[in-house]
Amino acid sequence: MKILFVNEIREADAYTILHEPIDSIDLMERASSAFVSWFKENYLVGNYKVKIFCGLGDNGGDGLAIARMLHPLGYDLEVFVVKFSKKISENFDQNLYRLEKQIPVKIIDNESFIVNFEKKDVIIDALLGSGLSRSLEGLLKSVVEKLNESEVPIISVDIPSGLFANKSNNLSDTIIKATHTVSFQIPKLAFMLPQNAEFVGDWHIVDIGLNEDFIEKVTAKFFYSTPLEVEKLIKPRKKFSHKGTFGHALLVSGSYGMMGAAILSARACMRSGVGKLTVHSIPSGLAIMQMLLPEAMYWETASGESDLFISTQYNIENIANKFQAVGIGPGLGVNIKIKESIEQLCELCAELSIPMVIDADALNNLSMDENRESLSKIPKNSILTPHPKEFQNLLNKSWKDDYEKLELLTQFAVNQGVIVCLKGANTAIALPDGTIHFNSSGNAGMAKAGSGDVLTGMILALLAQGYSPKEAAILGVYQHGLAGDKAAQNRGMNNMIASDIIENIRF
Ligand SMILES: NC(=O)C1=CN([C@@H]2O[C@H](COP(=O)(O)OP(=O)(O)OC[C@H]3O[C@@H](n4cnc5c(N)ncnc54)[C@H](O)[C@@H]3O)[C@@H](O)[C@H]2O)[C@H](O)CC1
Ligand SMILES: [K+]
Repeated sequence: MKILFVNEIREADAYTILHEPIDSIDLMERASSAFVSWFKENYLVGNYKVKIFCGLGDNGGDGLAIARMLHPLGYDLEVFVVKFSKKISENFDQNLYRLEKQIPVKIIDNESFIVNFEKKDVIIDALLGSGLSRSLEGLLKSVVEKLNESEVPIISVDIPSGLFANKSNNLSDTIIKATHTVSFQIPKLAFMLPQNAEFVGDWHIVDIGLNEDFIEKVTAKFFYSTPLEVEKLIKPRKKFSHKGTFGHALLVSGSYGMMGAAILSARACMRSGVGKLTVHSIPSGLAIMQMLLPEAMYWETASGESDLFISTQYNIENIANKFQAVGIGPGLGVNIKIKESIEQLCELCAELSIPMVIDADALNNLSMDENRESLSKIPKNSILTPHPKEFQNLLNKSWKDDYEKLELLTQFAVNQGVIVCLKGANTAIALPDGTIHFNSSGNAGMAKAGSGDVLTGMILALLAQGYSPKEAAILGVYQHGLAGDKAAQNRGMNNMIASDIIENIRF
């Protein structure tokens, strides 16, 4: 699903009005009715007193139309119009006329207004939508502050009032803190970013029938991967297949005291459809792996180098025609000799065109040099799975806000010619073509040690089965999140551990 910028949404709006054709006021009617469908399912009539706060533009117009539609359903309603300017939109004007035939509207035109909130209240925020042009001040700011202090649920229409849809707010800005945001057809970039979580709340998309041909033609930079889109990527297992059909994966992982990372990664790999898996790790890890995961084969590093992961055993003979994909990183440790092993494997994979997924300590090792020259060893189209700290390490710099983070992410993926899955809520998957795909699954219960190791194993399995790196990244991240969601359902977010994610992998 495409994430469009405000000007593109406006164009989609205008195109729909012209080509469907439909009057602008009727498109607003459709949008408001879509909001009402969501609202009446989630805030049952009789249980709530609804207070609707409307601005003077089309977002305010939506609020008035919503009030008119909720009234005959039996909702206890109070409608407030905040007169923050002299300018009103035509659709607002018309909807005010329509509503006032049914119920009276209260005007808020100065900062000394008082609204008393009760426990049963729910607020609908229709002050400002995508038309926001500057930070809130004066009357609007004071209304939003009072709504935020009310301690009752706030449902924002299209976007929380005061939040920019596709650029950063100032830290000091006053913005509605919504419980839910019900947005029209197209998700906004702001919803994807951690810095906006406290304003957006849970967000939902409702369809308002904007012209699909128009949306199809827009070249988007940002995408939101919906479950339906991602599930289409899954390749069915053919009847006449054998383990060779599904590839042989090589996982380079683990060190003394960190064999758990290798086991989690390896088990997740075997649970994600791969034909065969070989784990390459330290001699003292052999018994652990063979006992805990008898399905995997073990290739031990040469002994004698204490228990550090050091391998100088990579050559064409033992890699070419043997492995269809290589995963490297979880639990390796950081050390100059480990770095050399990683570089050697990267160079070999580049030469043999074996797809790679590179994670955790492999990334930390490759970030070791002051000038980051090791990064040039990473084969093109590799999948990198850093968490934010590891990504800062790769860049050797930080970012001032989430928008700058996305810019740096795009630049890195394009310049290095790699796929970067920047992990977090709505993991951002940056492709070498300059696009970013946000993931739609997962939960905060996954923010625990071992979750990342599981993801590496899953992506490795998909690469070995012949999924393209783009497919493996998008599908792997999604299925990882989905398994995490099922684990949270079964065990609870606080209580689930990375092994529970593995137990819930199913696709
Ligand atoms: N295609 C769609 O998705 C549809 C969207 N609808 C709704 O329309 C709004 C956008 O409406 P618009 O009139 O363009 O803007 P706003 O209502 O957000 O703002 C009105 C007006 O206010 C002024 N303004 C902006 N920022 C400030 C500020 N900080 N202080 C004071 N005044 C400000 C500015 O002049 C704005 O133009 C969209 O979100 C949807 O809710 C349609 O209903 C259906 C189609
Ligand atoms: K709003």
